[in-house]
Amino acid sequence: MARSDWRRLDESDVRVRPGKGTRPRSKRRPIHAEAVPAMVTSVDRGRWRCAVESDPSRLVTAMRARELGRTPVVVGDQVRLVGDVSGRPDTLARIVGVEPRDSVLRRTADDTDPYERVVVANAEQLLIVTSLADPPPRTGFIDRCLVACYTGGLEPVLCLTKADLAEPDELLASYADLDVPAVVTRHDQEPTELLDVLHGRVSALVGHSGVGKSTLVNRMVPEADLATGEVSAVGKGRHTSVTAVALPLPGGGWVIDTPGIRSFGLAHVTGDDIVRAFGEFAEAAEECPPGCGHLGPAEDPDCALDDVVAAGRARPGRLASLRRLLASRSGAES
Ligand SMILES: Nc1nc2c(ncn2[C@@H]2O[C@H](COP(=O)(O)OP(=O)(O)OP(=O)(O)O)[C@@H](O)[C@H]2O)c(=O)[nH]1
Ligand SMILES: [Zn+2]
Repeated sequence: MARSDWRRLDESDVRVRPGKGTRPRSKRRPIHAEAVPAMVTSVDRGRWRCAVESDPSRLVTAMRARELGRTPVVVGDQVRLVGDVSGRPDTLARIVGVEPRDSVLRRTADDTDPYERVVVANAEQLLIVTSLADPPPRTGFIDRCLVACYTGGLEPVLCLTKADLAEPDELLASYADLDVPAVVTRHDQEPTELLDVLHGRVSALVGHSGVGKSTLVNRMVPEADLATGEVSAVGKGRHTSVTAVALPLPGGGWVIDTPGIRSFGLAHVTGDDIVRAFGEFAEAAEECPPGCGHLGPAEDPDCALDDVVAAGRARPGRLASLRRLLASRSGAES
């Protein structure tokens, strides 16, 4: 998907401020020739933990430079740092720039904050962790995660846990038409296949409570508890809820755990955004009547997507799956 497709979904975060009639803002920014690149690994109370050159052994704490204004800086962001980047205790670097994002995941709005803010930037894939039993899988949740992937620029991967309790076949079958890769895990076996999928990549992880996400993370990142503890030490005072934290995989790559985030915000997502992720239907959707929700009869009887299937240019299962995703967007959180 082209970057511009999901970029315009970003308007709740990026406030474009009208100029004050002077020169463009960018011209007045200091030039930081000496700035070093870094990846944000956690955020807590106005302090950002960053891995210099994405090297997990070079962690520094940084503050945001005044010149950044309100530009949001979230976990996974690639930033430019100046100042003391030694990472020694009590030192503080400054974030002077944020690179354009390759992907975004936003959390749902809640009682404390009406905006669907970006919580993870630049993750290449989203690992959707679902248990096969105890608790039983929730396909509505999986579908909403898939929509978040297709519209945020991430590749989805299904991670089905607790395979010692139930067979994965039925669940796998309901996603076969979406061609979503899946890995199956159980706690009495090494997660070798999963480690292969995550190796060298930046992957966000999402899952409901009790599905075994912590079990997996602790197994793959031996120092996971330690790293999370470090985050709270950065804050001033009491331990605060950490929204996302990037943990380095011993063999290379990062997993970005999202504790406290059970689903991702889709209020900005339109039906057309989702259809665009389905190449074989994208063109036909242009022929649909204005305002078509693409759900087909009875809601959208003149939807042109049915013609694609009728002409044999798409599998019926693809359209059924696409329509399930379109419907899930407006469905209740599950
Ligand atoms: N049978 C079985 N139980 C598992 C498996 N993986 C985890 N569990 C159990 O499931 C329960 C929940 O596991 P956690 O790893 O704490 O789940 P979580 O998704 O991190 O949940 P929160 O910590 O609440 O966010 C624990 O009692 C685990 O021992 C598995 O593969 N098979
Ligand atoms: Zn349509």
